[in-house]
Amino acid sequence: MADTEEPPIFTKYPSLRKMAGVDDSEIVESHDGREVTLLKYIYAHPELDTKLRGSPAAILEAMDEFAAQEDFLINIGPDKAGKLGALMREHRPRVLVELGGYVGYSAILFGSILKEIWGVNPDNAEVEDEDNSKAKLYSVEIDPLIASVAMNLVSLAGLQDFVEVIIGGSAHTLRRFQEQETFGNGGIDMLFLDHDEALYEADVKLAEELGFLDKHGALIIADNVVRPGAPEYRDYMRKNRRLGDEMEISVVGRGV
Ligand SMILES: C[S@@+](CC[C@H](N)C(=O)[O-])C[C@H]1O[C@@H](n2cnc3c(N)ncnc32)[C@H](O)[C@@H]1O
Repeated sequence: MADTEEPPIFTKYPSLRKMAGVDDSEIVESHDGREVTLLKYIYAHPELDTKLRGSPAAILEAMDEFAAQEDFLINIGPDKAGKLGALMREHRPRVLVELGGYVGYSAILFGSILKEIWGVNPDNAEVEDEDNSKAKLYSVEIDPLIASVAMNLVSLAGLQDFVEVIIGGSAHTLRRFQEQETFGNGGIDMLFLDHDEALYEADVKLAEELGFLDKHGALIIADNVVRPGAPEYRDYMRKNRRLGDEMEISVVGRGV
């Protein structure tokens, strides 16, 4: 291999270039057409009809397969999915908001666990509690094309009653939730921050100001707080309980 050629592993896993000292701005890991390629990959899957349709687990598996064999995807991936799934089963949130939905991997995970926890009555899939809050994930994604891939895969997984993909910027959408009284008298049980680390602190403060994080034991989970890092957010949240290294989990809300 000539000195100027880079190792093939870098093409497959661009983030490894960071370890070799390549400038972050030169690394493209998403939003370059691979998301549409993923959609085509899923619909060309030999087990589309026999396994994938209506199966969140099989779709997540196919997405992992694509990420391992075809092109890297910037989603949480199977390890963090396992941790987040366990956390949801323990805390049993009903109303979830994720900022940064990408192609719907975490949305399909969260939606499938909502369905598992709260069950589904075919005549009334929108289970409600005393706050009139439906068991639902609102997945916010700023890029309309990427969000369209997510909408498609959520629907393929059969989770449209439990997941709403919303196209919009995080702060703008949080304000729209308030205008539209999306959460009724209640708030958010679990907020997942996975969009832009530079916005984590401002968006959490906004969600607090809007009164969305007052529920007892509400969870705020932030990904990528160590790499690439969100130091201001971590400082701000330090007063809250912290668990884990890669993902920062804070329990907030009145009386906690
Ligand atoms: C790391 S990905 C999310 C991965 C996803 N949570 C998963 O694990 O499947 C980050 C996403 O946030 C989106 N994004 C960036 N800034 C945003 C903003 N201000 N509001 C909403 N989405 C944003 C990007 O377009 C990108 O798709």
